[in-house]
Amino acid sequence: MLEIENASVSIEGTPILRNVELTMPTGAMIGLVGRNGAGKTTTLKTLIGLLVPQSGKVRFDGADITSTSPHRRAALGIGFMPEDRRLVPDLTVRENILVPAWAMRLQDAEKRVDWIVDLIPELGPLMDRYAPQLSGGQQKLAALGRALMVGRRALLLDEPSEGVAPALAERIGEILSNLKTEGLCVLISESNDHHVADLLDDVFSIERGQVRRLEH
Ligand SMILES: Nc1ncnc2c1ncn2[C@@H]1O[C@H](COP(=O)(O)OP(=O)(O)OP(=O)(O)O)[C@@H](O)[C@H]1O
Repeated sequence: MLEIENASVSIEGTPILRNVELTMPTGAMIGLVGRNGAGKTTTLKTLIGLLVPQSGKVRFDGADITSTSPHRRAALGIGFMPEDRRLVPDLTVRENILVPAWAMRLQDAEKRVDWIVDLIPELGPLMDRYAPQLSGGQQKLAALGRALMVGRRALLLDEPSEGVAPALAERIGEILSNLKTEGLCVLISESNDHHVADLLDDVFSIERGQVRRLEH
């Protein structure tokens, strides 16, 4: 279980998140829905340790990880897919997926790559292509694959369906639904919950840095 407890986050002195309470139970898919600028990315960055709250806590399976570095959180199995994909252009898809494994010296990286390709078969024929040779949608799938290299216990996806064709958004939903049996905590941010509504166990809305749980 990954949780934010009464956290407030400022960026360069400007308050962005206010008293945020968010719980991602193990095995559940949670939505975080809000407009552009509402604070979704800030919330995800707080969960992965790129931002540290001025007050409140982040907990993972009960342990206080508020001051734990992003690298250490990745080692705990918390994976992140940024909205803008951020693939390394000089590397192939396989290498992009392996980058976090190299950084973390994961022993089972090749086995995990096989598991990722089983889950996302579209990546199979793309593995030796360089990132700029892929369409935007293919890059999203590769970024999802890379997040899964790290995200063995928790997966945070920042607007995975943003800017992709409806068919691919549907396919991403299908891939995520196949993850349901893996016992991960998953958080999906969206500007509306249209694409993933059927998958979600719980939905939180975010508006001007304030999070509230919606009836679902
Ligand atoms: N580095 C920064 N410096 C100052 N303000 C920032 C910074 N990063 C984000 N903000 C502000 O924080 C607020 C929340 O931004 P955030 O990126 O979390 O929103 P979002 O819900 O993810 O929206 P989007 O989809 O547009 O990224 C916005 O008002 C934004 O302008």
